[in-house]
Amino acid sequence: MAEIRVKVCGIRTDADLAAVVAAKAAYIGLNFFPKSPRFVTLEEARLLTHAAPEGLCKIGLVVDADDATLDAIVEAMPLDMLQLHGKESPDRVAEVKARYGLPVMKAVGVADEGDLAAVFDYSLVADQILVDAKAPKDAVLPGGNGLAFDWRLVAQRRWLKPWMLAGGLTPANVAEAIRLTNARQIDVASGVESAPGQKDAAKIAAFTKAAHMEKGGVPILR
Ligand SMILES: O=C(O)c1ccccc1N[C@@H]1O[C@H](COP(=O)(O)O)[C@@H](O)[C@H]1O
Repeated sequence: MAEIRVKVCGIRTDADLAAVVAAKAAYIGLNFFPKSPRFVTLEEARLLTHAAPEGLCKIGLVVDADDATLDAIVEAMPLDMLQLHGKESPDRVAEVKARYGLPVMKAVGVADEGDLAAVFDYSLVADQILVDAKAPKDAVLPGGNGLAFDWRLVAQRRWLKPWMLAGGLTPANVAEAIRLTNARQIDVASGVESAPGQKDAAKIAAFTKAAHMEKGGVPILR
């Protein structure tokens, strides 16, 4: 069975990048949401994208970004995918895809069964779906809050497009999350940090090792 693909979101420094590469993650997320402790400037992100090895998928995360903001991001650096993590409509997802010619991953917040219809709706237009915990109403961030949702809601689901599981994942719970949901792709931000925005190389290594052990049964040799 194919190996689990891990995305580590909120990469800010060369040390973060080195830790992710050493841990053999498949994706990095560069966070362009100004209110996030994981925010990177265009210049910081540009340097990281150029330092990233070939084959590592570089995702730009935005929240309800307008065209001018997206134009600046896409022109400044080579990204492989855009992650829309706000209230973007299906029409806006299609518009962003057409405007930039990049694959788009749409985040959908899930708290109960009723939220799953949106996963189907967005799977008609997006290239991937990020199934995340729904943020609390008063939250400053629409994601990256370290909150999990009831994984049984998405257990063994199949959708039209590839999907990633996110929300409150940690080195301690990622194996159980994969076993329960059969997710093939996993996303983490705060669960591999020592403080908000501060990635921890040991936690990144422990997280990817736990994820890669699942299903494939054999960890990647370093
Ligand atoms: O991480 C952030 O700060 C963030 C800000 C705004 C939108 C999304 C954000 N993060 C995304 O949310 C998931 C889950 O985060 P966590 O693991 O629960 O902390 C994260 O992987 C990002 O894709």
